[in-house]
Amino acid sequence: MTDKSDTRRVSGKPRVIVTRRLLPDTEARMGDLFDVTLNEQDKPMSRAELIDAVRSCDVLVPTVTDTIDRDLIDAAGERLGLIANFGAGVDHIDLAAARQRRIMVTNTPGVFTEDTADMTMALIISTTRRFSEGFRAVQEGRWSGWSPSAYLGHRIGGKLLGIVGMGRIGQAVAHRARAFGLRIVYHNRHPLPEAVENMLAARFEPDLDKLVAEADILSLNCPATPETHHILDARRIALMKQGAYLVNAGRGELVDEKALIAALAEGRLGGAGLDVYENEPDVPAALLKLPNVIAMPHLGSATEEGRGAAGEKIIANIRFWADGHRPPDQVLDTLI
Ligand SMILES: NC(=O)C1=CN([C@@H]2O[C@H](COP(=O)(O)OP(=O)(O)OC[C@H]3O[C@@H](n4cnc5c(N)ncnc54)[C@H](O)[C@@H]3O)[C@@H](O)[C@H]2O)C=CC1
Ligand SMILES: O=CC(=O)O
Repeated sequence: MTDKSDTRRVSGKPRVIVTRRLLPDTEARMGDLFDVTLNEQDKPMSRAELIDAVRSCDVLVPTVTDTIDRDLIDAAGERLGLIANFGAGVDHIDLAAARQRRIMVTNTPGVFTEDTADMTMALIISTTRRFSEGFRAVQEGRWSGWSPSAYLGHRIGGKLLGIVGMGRIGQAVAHRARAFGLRIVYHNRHPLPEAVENMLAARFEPDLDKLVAEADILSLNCPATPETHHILDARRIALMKQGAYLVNAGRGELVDEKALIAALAEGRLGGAGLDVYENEPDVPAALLKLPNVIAMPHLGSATEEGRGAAGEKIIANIRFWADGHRPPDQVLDTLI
């Protein structure tokens, strides 16, 4: 039987506060459907503004740039019943605290999968083929013409890609990687059904240390949780093959950034392609100085198509919830 104790019905239009600027179509639809306050400035809300927001709305629509921790949830008023996150990752929300206050949390799974997998693949190719070094040389006027021996990278066809986190995005990465001729090994909480493994030509490796040690390219595509914090720590980085590459489009917290910088600076690793960082938006200067690093500003899901679809998901989740139904994308801390 479904526990409906955290669902509720809102009479009239639910009062919704959105913490960042969304796409114009999404904002217009929200304006029609809800009693909504939008963030016209697109500046992340201050702590005081967030506290005011959770005290006065039925639904908060935050993003990854908002810290929704236990103190903020404890400060929420009685009306707050739904945190409808704009984004797939929910590591910035204290899910257990929300559950204890019977505040439901939803996210936007699936709509960013293809875009983030494209970004992961782009980072794999950019690092192994030294695109950032070549681009910087052209941009800075240091390129002196074609050479048989300059900027040589590595062919990815035939190399072993290790994927950590074989969910929606991990599988979409595997699908692309297969087409590029990469061999695929993955680590996940659970092995995939055999038919899916066969379709992706992917092999499950239950021992993460083994996967880290054998991969030519390591891609992190799992969520940030207490269990995955620094899943790639100094010890595991030391296990990586000499000259191996790291790609991270998951979360910065998955990697011990200091240990990664040291390994790159020593020449132990071949390079790193990063979309996410431990303390966003701060990116360590030492990382940016390294020639074999390509650094993106958390752009994995940044397409009009994906962000538009995420807006639709937010609206659907709010409507289901306000009508007293369980929203389609409820996130349960007990299942993450
Ligand atoms: N760079 C970007 O812009 C974006 C980044 N993301 C990140 O990607 C993450 C994954 O997204 P999806 O694939 O949609 O999620 P998902 O829930 O479909 O897949 C996550 C996978 O990670 C696995 N996993 C969880 N804990 C693990 C552990 N300790 N060891 C190994 N595997 C573990 C799960 O079993 C699951 O298969 C998000 O949580 C978010 O942090 C998501 C969208 C955009
Ligand atoms: O990082 C973005 C997300 O959707 O998660």
